[in-house]
Amino acid sequence: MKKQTSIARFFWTYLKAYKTQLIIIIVAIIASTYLQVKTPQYIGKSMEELATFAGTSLMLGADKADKAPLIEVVKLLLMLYSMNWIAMFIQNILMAGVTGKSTNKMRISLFKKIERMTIKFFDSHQDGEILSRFTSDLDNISNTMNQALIQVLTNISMMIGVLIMMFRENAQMSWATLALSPFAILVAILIIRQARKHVNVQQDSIGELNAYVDERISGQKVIITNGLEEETIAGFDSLNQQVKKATFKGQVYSGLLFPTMQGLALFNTAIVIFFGSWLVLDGSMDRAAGLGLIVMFVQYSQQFYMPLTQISSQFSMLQLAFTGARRLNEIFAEEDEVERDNVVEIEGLKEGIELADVDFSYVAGKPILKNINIKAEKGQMVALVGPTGSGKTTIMNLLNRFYNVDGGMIKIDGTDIRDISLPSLRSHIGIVLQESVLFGGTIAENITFGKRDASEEEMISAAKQANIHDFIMSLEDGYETIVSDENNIFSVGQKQLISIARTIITNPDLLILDEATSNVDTVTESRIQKAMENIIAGRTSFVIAHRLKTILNADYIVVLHQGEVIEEGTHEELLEREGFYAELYHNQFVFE
Ligand SMILES: Nc1ncnc2c1ncn2[C@@H]1O[C@H](COP(=O)(O)OP(=O)(O)OP(=O)(O)O)[C@@H](O)[C@H]1O
Repeated sequence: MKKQTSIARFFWTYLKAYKTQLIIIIVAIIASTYLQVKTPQYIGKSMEELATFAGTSLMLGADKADKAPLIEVVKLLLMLYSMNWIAMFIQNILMAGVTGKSTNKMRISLFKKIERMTIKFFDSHQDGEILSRFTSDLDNISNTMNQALIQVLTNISMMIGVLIMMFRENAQMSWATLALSPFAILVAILIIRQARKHVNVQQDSIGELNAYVDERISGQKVIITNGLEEETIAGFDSLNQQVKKATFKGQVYSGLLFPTMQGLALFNTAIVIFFGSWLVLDGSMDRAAGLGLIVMFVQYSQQFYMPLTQISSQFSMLQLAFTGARRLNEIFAEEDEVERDNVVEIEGLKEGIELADVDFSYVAGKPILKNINIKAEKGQMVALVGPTGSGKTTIMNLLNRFYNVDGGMIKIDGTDIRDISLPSLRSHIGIVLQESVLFGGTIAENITFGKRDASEEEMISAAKQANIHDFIMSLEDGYETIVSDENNIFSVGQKQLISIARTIITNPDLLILDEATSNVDTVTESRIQKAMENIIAGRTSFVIAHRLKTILNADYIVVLHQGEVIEEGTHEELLEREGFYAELYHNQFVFE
């Protein structure tokens, strides 16, 4: 029940701005139902007038017979048709507008929500899975609103209209017509429940399938080089089977509704005939009048069950939209980045940054960092080294508040970073990740990403400090060269140099650098090294060091092992200790 209310609330959130349009749509639906119910009467009347006219024509001749009543009724009929057309036109045009605008709002809110989400959310959801909420879920909602909603409302209004007409004619026969409706509703609810279960599974499986396809497309090179094409297809097949099964079951249950309701409608017609005949035979009704009543109620019975049957047939579409709403709601229910009350803004880094007794785990009960104490004075460079999985990147994640510490605290100039506003904190931190990301657009746009109002001189100076200016100038379009998936002309090293330029231009007080380790030739490596020296100079920095040269430049080295600091000091001090670091160093290891 809670789910249903939250789905209703979801739709109301996006539809309430269009109350006026919705009221006009409902009025137009009621009007067109009334007109449709009324039309048969006028058709009958026109037949009657036609017969009268034909009769008098034969007797008096066509010139003398009075055409006026026939023309009058035909005119009325035409008017009814035109009014019905106008009412339907209004419904459809307004509904198209409401659907377009409200789903557009949903799309915008969804994207805004995703932009506010924590890194934890992205770490725990696959890209394709998130993307399918934008594609299939939003499409389902939009299609249903456009195609099924008016029909469902028309059918409901039709049922109400038929009910009123039936009870005005004869209450006893009306109850007989409704005899099976509680049962029909119960059966419908049972089938709908099953269908909903499978449609939910279907949409979730489609999300999983999208995630799989997305992941495999980005990893296509690894798949080809390892000859994993067949295995990848097999993986796809198994997920696709899951989608197929759930879709089939969902369709079977949704499809079951229509024939079941139709069967019940026919059965109910038999009840009406039986009950009417009983009234006549019982003598409580005149035979001729009784016969007329039976014929009338057989029609009413069909008119009453027809909309019920049609609503059922539109049900699978409605179900997809409800499931879409549920899946969008899941995203909206996710936690945003949480800020403490009374957070402060900082001007910059004045004294230094300190990790004091920091504990952290991604998953409760599995500690990743244990009692970490690291201090970087303003202007110092701290290098983090240690084997893979030792917690280096996790420390970077905490410094930037991608995650919050579980125990202890991280302080900037003595202030807990949780008491500093996130935009303020992050505006003073520059980060260069190991895997550099370039966005679609020009190189210039990529470099000025963090400072849109940067001048051309600032941009070129940043590119020069990052050692990438000459390469950019060697390209035909220079800084205007388009970066895109199709125009993937940059090497890993070049991408990292562009990201370094992007960070330099923001002139951050605190730098977080993750050195690129692989796929870099020695020339690019020394260019990256030089660029890193340029960016580090005069700044406070945390560097995940993979190269010996970087370590030599560090003011302070922290050696991590299984989430703990096992050694710390300068390069010379650590060598003298002849411990873990010295061993790594002597082995000339590239730490990863
Ligand atoms: N999002 C996450 N959820 C759960 N566990 C995670 C997550 N990210 C990392 N871990 C785990 O935390 C531990 C530390 O990972 P981290 O990335 O900090 O190591 P690292 O020292 O940077 O390694 P590398 O040098 O390979 O990048 C690892 O055991 C890893 O499996």
